[in-house]
Amino acid sequence: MSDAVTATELRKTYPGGVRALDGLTLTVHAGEVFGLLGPNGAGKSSTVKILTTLARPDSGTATVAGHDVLRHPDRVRREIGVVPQRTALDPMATGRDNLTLQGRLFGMRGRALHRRVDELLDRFDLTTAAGRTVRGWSGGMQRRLDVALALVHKPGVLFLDEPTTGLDPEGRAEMWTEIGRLAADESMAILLTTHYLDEADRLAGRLAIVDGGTIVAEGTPAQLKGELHGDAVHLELHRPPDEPRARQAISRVAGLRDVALDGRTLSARADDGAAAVPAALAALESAGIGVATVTVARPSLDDVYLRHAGRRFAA
Ligand SMILES: Nc1ncnc2c1ncn2[C@@H]1O[C@H](COP(=O)(O)OP(=O)(O)OP(=O)(O)O)[C@@H](O)[C@H]1O
Repeated sequence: MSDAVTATELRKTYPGGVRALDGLTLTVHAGEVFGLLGPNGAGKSSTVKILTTLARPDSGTATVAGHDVLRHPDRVRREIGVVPQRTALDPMATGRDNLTLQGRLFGMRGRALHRRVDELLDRFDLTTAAGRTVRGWSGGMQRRLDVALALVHKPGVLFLDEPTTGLDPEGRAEMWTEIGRLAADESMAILLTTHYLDEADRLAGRLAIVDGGTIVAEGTPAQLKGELHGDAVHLELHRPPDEPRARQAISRVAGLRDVALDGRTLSARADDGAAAVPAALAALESAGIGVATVTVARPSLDDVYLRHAGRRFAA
């Protein structure tokens, strides 16, 4: 498989000393959806800005579609489609005009452009709304048009920066279907950033968890979850406990490991979660720590994040 995107040791510190990227390295292969998952401020957008030639790293290198982003930004721009975090549509123009203008920016003209615009309107189920100004469209329709715009010139690499943020559940579901279809139908490389665990789990063939400007874990969702053996046990306490006291109590319970405390939530792993719960409840109760709810579940990406970042995923 050829590499559609490579980033090597990217570092970037913004004025004021905020270190957004701290040696981030990743590779996206042609034909795959690669998810960059992390909470707000992790460095996802900074990565996308560098890869799409909108920002320069302080150090490190990156290539997109075989072109160096620093040396040949113009070549990179011709090969990529970008769906930015905030919509780039002209709200006063119709859907069709937005698409046509975008095509012209890429040098497309005449019947070929017309055909491509019709094809995209049809594909994203926007044909009936195409003649109306975008201002009156639903959030989900506008987001679909954002994706259509990014595809007008048939790019080989697509960047989707938090494509479903702000959408209602129905809009998210539609967008997920579209992204899944894009990846399956076209042999396009898609780099998707998201702070939704379920979105990364559902869409990404491979994903990387970003924390503090670097990648802390990488693999397929199944691989990452599979590394965590046994069950995830989550105990929601009545109030944030005295940490040493809670840890001491729980350390007496056989079969619990990887104990993490985050606010009122005490999480641990167990080969047999259901068997460990009664002893955990008894141990906490005898230490005067009240438990409100208990869940035992197969490992989720949230558990993967907790394992690698040391805290729960708070998006
Ligand atoms: N132009 C800027 N000037 C100063 N600091 C910035 C700038 N852009 C981003 N940052 C900071 O750099 C860090 C990484 O931001 P970035 O936008 O890359 O993260 P993110 O993972 O995309 O988060 P979000 O989901 O909020 O976009 C954050 O602490 C952010 O506040």
